[in-house]
Amino acid sequence: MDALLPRPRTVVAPGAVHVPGWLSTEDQRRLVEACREWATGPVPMRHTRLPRGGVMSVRTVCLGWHWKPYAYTRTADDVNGARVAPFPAWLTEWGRRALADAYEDPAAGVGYAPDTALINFYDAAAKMGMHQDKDERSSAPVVSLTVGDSCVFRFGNTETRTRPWTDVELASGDLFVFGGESRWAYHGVPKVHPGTAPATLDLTGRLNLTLRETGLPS
Ligand SMILES: O=C(O)CCC(=O)C(=O)O
Ligand SMILES: [Fe+2]
Repeated sequence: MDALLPRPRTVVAPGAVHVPGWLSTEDQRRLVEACREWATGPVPMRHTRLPRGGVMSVRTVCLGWHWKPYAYTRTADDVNGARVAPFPAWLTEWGRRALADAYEDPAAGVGYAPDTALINFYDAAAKMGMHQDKDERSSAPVVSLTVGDSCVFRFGNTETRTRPWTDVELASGDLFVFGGESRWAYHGVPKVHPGTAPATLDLTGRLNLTLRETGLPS
């Protein structure tokens, strides 16, 4: 839903920026359509199995590189062994534009070369515990895009998974970037707000994409 007053761009921590309503309605629709395709294969979206036997409550599919705890590979050896779908050039462009806009610096996106995207689908009950994105060897920023239901995104600190943290409401179309001093900060999603997706998206649940540079040899 469009807010009566535009929600402002907010610097949550050094290098961590929330840009509400960054994606147009058309771009949100395009992203949902693309995610529907990617969810079907070559590697189907699934609940990631954790080494200790649990499964994540979100469902995930990856582009470029496949992530499973706690490494990137080209093939999804814990799913069907297939090579993941390629990382599309248009998402690289979105990533570069995202950095320029988040950091209000046209140079900030120059040379950004994300080579993996993790696409997480949250149903009404899904959450993500506090963690660092630390399987990448590159310290380039993570670009996070949300479409569908809004959620509470908890952005913490680089030292511990506990407080201090800031709870940010991420709504459909919002951009969140964490780089620089915040690149290795703990973060998580304690709650999704079911039924809050814009009706025009025809989406039940929340999709989040994180674009990252793995730093791995291509
Ligand atoms: O869903 C989100 O907003 C965050 C996802 C996330 O932290 C991750 O995929 O590592
Ligand atoms: Fe993460």
